[in-house]
Amino acid sequence: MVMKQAQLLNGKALAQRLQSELKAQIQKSQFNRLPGLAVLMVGDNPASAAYVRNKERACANVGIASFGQHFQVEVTQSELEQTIHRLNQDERVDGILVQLPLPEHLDGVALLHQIDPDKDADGLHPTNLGKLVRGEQGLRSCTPAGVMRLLQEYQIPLKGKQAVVVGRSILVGKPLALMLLEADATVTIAHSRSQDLGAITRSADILVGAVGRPGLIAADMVKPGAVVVDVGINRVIEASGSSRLVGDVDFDTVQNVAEYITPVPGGIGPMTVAMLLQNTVTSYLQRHQ
Ligand SMILES: Nc1nc(=O)c2c([nH]1)NC[C@@H]1CN(c3ccc(C(=O)N[C@@H](CCC(=O)O)C(=O)O)cc3)C=[N+]21
Repeated sequence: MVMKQAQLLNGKALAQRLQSELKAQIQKSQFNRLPGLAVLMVGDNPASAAYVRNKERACANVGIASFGQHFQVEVTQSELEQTIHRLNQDERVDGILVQLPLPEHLDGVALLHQIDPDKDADGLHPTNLGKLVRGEQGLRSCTPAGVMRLLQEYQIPLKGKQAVVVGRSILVGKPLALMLLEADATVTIAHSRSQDLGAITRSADILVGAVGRPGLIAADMVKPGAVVVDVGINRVIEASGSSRLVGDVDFDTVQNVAEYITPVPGGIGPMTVAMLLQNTVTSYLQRHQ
């Protein structure tokens, strides 16, 4: 039997286009300064360092100034809070992001509370999450916003459809479920404790894997014709010793069942970065109104 392969939802291509649009938008804005983004990173987690480099490179490409700071792992909570307060006041800074995860001794939630909600490029401040719950305008979390933007680009119908989000994190699962609900999908949030996960995921017209476990979503958990979005970013070590990036979806088998599928890499990762830049530019434009 010849199986039809799913069509790729190409996040990398869309992210590149969005970045050129942002670049053009910044060039024609003609304010007396560029937009500015401050990424705060603590310690030397190699994955985080790579993400931060990606973000700063993307900023440079579109014309956003970087005010990032890299702290030693020994930095104190109060040093970080002071830095955030200073960036809140800094007229050149439109967006502030604290790269997660943080070392054990730091309280990330307390730090998020200190960020000016109008500069919350990550959309993780309680004010912005609260606005999302209420359906009010506000800065939206980057990864879930990237998922929604990619689905929109491929004109995936959401209204009245069954959407299942596997994962309930504050970074992805919860806000994404709210955004899908806002788009009139019928939303189920499943997670690591859900009983008979396969029965739940097989009901999904739109299935999102956002747990961070390689291969969690296997082909027998997917309804034929479903749209499968893979938010997982897992680095796995091959038998050869080299490392490879994989998502939560068993891509090779699921692509024979799904109608659409996002690849890893090249799917939601680049969309996350594009939404971060977009939030920064939105905040920049609002600051000049
Ligand atoms: N406050 C905060 N905000 C975040 O948005 C945030 C965070 N902390 N901590 C870590 C996660 C992870 N994350 C990614 C962003 C881009 C790629 C990305 O660009 N990935 C590329 C390639 C990456 C590679 O090859 O290493 C891709 O999937 O094609 C991946 C992961 C943002 N995160």
